[in-house]
Amino acid sequence: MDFIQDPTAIETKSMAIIDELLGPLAVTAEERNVIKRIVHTTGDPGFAELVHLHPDAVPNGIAALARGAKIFTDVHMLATGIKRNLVEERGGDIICAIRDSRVIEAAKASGRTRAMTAFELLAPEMDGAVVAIGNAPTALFQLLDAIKKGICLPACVVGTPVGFVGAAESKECLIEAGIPAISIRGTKGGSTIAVAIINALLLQMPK
Ligand SMILES: C/C1=C2N=C(/C=C3N=C(/C(C)=C4\N[C@@](C)([C@@H]5N=C1[C@](C)(CCC(=O)O)[C@H]5CC(=O)O)[C@@](C)(CC(=O)O)[C@@H]4CCC(=O)O)[C@@](C)(CC(=O)O)[C@@H]\3CCC(=O)O)C(C)(C)[C@@H]/2CCC(=O)O
Repeated sequence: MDFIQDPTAIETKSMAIIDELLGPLAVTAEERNVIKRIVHTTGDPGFAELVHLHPDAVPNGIAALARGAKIFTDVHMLATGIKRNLVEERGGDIICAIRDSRVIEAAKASGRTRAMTAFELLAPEMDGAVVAIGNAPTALFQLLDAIKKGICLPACVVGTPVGFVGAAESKECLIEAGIPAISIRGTKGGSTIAVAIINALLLQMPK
């Protein structure tokens, strides 16, 4: 069979196809690159219509990552997909506490999710950071509560939890909060989309 084998050629061709499928969009060049990577990772140009982009989210996210801000994630699947080399070359780190023994014990004792328990523990460290939630609506609700209480204000929140229990609602609350955030309206989302967004921000850091 005849197929493209060169990884750079595959990505270049993919992005050219996506550009054609998307056509013109009323967004900045940097925001367009974020949307393109979401479409790239899902294979679905329809996501372009579901993306919420607060005007400060992409510039804040790129600037924070460039100065080595930490990235907090709800699940390991998301942490694993992030281009760690780009994070670490700026002095940053990726933190996920869902398997922390303190989190596991506290979640068991309270009967609440590990994801939200981890975010409750980490919230005081999230000021000025980049926070990415790709799975757990409860983690997003917890973060919004911490922001409301003045415990932290992240530089950029990527909130794309997926599913039918609290996902759409938590993302609507994120959008309504008016903070620098990137999200996907409705039940669609997932860790792969959050990864695509974070990697799109990392790839646009100034040299
Ligand atoms: C409600 C939850 C959903 N999880 C989904 C999809 C996936 N979850 C995976 C894995 C491995 C994990 N999910 C947990 C975060 C677990 N998932 C939940 C919770 C029950 C509640 C989250 C919430 O509502 O806020 C959550 C448990 C918790 O205490 O937080 C996980 C911790 C489960 C566990 O191991 O106990 C675990 C994360 C482990 C880790 O990172 O260390 C999947 C990879 C499972 C799979 O597909 O094999 C997958 C990842 C999907 C993604 O894109 O992130 C749903 C479908 C999102 C679901 C919510 C949907 C719904 O019920 O409406």
